[in-house]
Amino acid sequence: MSECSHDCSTCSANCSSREQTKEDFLVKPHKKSNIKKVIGVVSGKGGVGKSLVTSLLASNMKKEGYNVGILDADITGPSIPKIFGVSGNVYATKEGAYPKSSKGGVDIMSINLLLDDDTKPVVWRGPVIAGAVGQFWTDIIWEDIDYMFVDMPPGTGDVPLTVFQTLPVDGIVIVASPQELVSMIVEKAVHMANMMNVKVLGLVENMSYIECPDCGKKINVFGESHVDEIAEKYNLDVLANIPIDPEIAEKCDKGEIEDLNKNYVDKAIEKLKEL
Ligand SMILES: Nc1ncnc2c1ncn2[C@@H]1O[C@H](COP(=O)(O)OP(=O)(O)OP(=O)(O)O)[C@@H](O)[C@H]1O
Repeated sequence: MSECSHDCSTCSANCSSREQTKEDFLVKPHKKSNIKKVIGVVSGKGGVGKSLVTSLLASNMKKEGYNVGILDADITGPSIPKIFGVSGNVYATKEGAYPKSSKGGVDIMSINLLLDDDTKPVVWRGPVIAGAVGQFWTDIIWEDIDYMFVDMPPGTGDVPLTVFQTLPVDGIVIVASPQELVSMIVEKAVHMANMMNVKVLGLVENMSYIECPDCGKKINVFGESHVDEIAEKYNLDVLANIPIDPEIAEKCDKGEIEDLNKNYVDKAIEKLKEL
C-alpha cells in the first residue's frame, strides 16, 4: 500500500507487508464463555505431579473465592476427573457443552468426561489430540471463570504448541521433580515458553523431600535440591516445594483432593492473585 503507516493493528488490509502478531493466532472461546485468566501447568516429563499441582492450585484458588476451571489438555493421560472424584458425561446442548463441577465447585472438562468407558485408551494422532484440546476451548461453555488452569501433557509437543499459540495464556507454572532439575528437561520447558513469548510465573518442585513423621526432620530423598539454582539462572520464582506426602496420594486416589488442608502452594496462590 502506498500510504502504509506500518501500524497493522489499525489497518485491516491483507497486504504483503502485514506482519503476523501473536494475537492473529488466538482463537476465541465459546461466545457464552467468560474467561479472565489462563494459566498453563507444564512439565518436561510425565509423572512428576503436574496434575496434582494443577489440582492444588485450582482448589486453593476456589477456596480463596475465585471461580475456577480446569481444562484437562492431557488427552492421552487424563487424571483430573479422578483426582477430583468427578465422573459421568458432560451435559451438552445444541449450543455447546458445559463443564462438570467438582464437589468444591471447580469446573472441569476432560476427555474422560466424554468417554463411555474411561479405561479405554485414546489412540489418536497428535493433530487430532490438539484439535480436541482446541474444542475444549471453543465448544465448552465456561460461563464465568476467573482462573482457568490448563493441565498440559508432558513435554514440548503438539498440544503445548497449540495451547501457547491459540489460547491467551497469561503465564505458565513449570512442575518438576528433583531429578528433572539436574537435567536439561526443565530448561527446555523454560526455553519453549520464551520462544513462544509466554510468561513463566515460576517453578514448583514436587516430591522435594519427605518429613519424618516422628521427629519432623526433612530428608532430601533425591539429594540436595537444585531448584534455587535453576530459578536463579533464569530469574524465576520458586513457587512451592511440595514434599512426598502419603496424604496427597491418598486424597488423589479417593478423588478428595479438595479436602487436603495443607499450605504447600500458598506462595503460588499469592502470585496468581497478583496477575
Ligand atoms: N508430592 C506427592 N506426594 C505423594 N504422592 C504424590 C505426590 N505428587 C504426586 N503424587 C502421586 O502421583 C500420582 C501422579 O501424579 P500426577 O498425575 O499429578 O502426575 P503427572 O505429572 O500429571 O503425570 P502425567 O504427566 O503422566 O499425567 C498422583 O495421583 C499422586 O497419587
